[in-house]
Amino acid sequence: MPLLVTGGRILRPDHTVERADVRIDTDGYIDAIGDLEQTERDQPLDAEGSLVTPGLVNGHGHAAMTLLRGYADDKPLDAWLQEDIWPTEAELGPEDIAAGARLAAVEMIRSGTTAFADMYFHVPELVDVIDETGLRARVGHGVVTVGKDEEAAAADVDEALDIAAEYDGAADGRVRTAVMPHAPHTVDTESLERLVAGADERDVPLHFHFNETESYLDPDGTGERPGAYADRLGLLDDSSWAAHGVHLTGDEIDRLADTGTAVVHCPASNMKLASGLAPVERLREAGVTVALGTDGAASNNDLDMFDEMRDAAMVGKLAADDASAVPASAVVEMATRAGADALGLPGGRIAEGEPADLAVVDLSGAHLTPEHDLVSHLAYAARGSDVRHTVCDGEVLLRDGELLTLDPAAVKREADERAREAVERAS
Ligand SMILES: N[C@@H](CCSC[C@H]1O[C@@H](n2cnc3c(=O)[nH]cnc32)[C@H](O)[C@@H]1O)C(=O)O
Ligand SMILES: [Zn+2]
Repeated sequence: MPLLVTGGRILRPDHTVERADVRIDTDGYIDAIGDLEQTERDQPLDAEGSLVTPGLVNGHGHAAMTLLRGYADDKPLDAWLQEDIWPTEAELGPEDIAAGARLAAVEMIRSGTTAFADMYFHVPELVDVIDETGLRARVGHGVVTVGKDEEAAAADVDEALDIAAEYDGAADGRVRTAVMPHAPHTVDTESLERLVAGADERDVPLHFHFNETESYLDPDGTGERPGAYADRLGLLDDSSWAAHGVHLTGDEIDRLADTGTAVVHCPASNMKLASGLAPVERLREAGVTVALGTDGAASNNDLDMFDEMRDAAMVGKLAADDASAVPASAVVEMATRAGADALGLPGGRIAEGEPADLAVVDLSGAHLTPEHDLVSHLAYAARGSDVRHTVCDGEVLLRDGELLTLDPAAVKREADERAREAVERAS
C-alpha cells in the first residue's frame, strides 16, 4: 500500500518549510508532494503539528560499541583504545556484535536516523541486523595491522576485501559496503596499497579515521604528513570519506577539496577524547563536503544526531572564534544531504523521485515553542526524543514512538547481559 504522510510541514532541500503531504509509492520512493487527497489505498501516517525532515545520516560510527558505553570514560584516545577498548573488543563474538548493533538500531530509529556508516568486525551479523531492522547503511570490516604479524595482517586485509564484495547490495540494496582501513598510521603501507587497489577493483569507496589526534600525524615514521601520504597511496578520492579531520594543515584541506574526499565531523567524540577542534568552517569554505557522525557510543556516549547537530554548531563557533560560523542550516545540511552524499547513499532530501527516508519531528514541546525558525529548532533545541515516526526506504520503522521492527525491552536485556559478560572475560 502507498504510504501518505499527512498534515505536516516538510523541510525542503533548500531549507524552506512548507505545508505539504508526502505520498510514498510501494517501492519506497517519494512520488508526490503537495496538497494530496487521501485515497482508500493510502496507508496514512499522521504528521499534524510536526516537521517532516529527511532521515538523519550518521556518517561515522561503530554500532556495536554501544556495549562499551560508559565502560571507560575520561581518557585520551590512544590510552582509551589500547588499555580498555581493544582488549574488551577482543572478547566480542558475532552474537555480541548483533546484540550491540540491535541496541544501536533502537537508539538510531528512535532519534530519526535512517542511515549510518559502520566500521567494525563480524560484519555479516551487522548486516543481518540491518536487514531485520530496516535501516540503511554503508558498512565495512575495519582493518588494523599494527601489532599483527604479516600473515595476520594479510588475513585482515583479505577479510575486508571479501566482505566488501560479498555484502554490497544486501538487505534489498539498503546495505552498501566500503573498504575500511582503520587509519593511515594503524595500517602498514603494503596493506594500505592492497586495500586501495581492492576497493578500486570492487568499485566500492574507502573510509578511514584521519588526523584525529597528534599521534596520527606521522603515519609511516618519515615525517611525511598524513594528507600527502594518503594522497600518494590513493586513499583520497571523490568516493572516499574520512572521519574526524581534526588536525589539518592548509595543504591537507586543499587535498581533501581537490580530490573530493568528504569529511565526517564527530564533535562529541572530539570533545570527549580532547582530540581537538576540527576546522569545520575552513573545510566548508574550501568546498569539502562535511557530514556529521557520532563515532562509537563509547566516545559520545549516545547515538542521537540531534545532539551532534547542536554540538557541531556550538564547537564550530568556538573553533572559528566566530558566532556566525557553522550556523543552524549548515549543521542540518551536514546531518542530512551532506551525509548521504559523503556515504554515497540515496536520501538526505525530501523530493519527488528520492527514496523515502524520513523523520517526523513533533513540534509540540515547550522547548520548541514559539516557532520563529524550524531549522534553528532542529539544530539547537530539538532532541531525538521529539521524533514521532521514522521511515526508511518507504517502510515505517517507528510509529508514534513505537518501534515496529524491534522489541526494545528484549534488545536492552540481551545487550546488558552480553556487555557484562564481555567485560568480565576481558578483566
Ligand atoms: N579489526 C580491527 C578492528 C577495527 S574496527 C574499528 C576500530 O575503531 C575503534 N575506534 C572507535 N572510535 C575510534 C576513534 O575515535 N578513533 C580511532 N578508533 C576508534 C574501535 O574501537 C574499533 O576497534 C581489530 O582487529 O582491532
Ligand atoms: Zn571512529
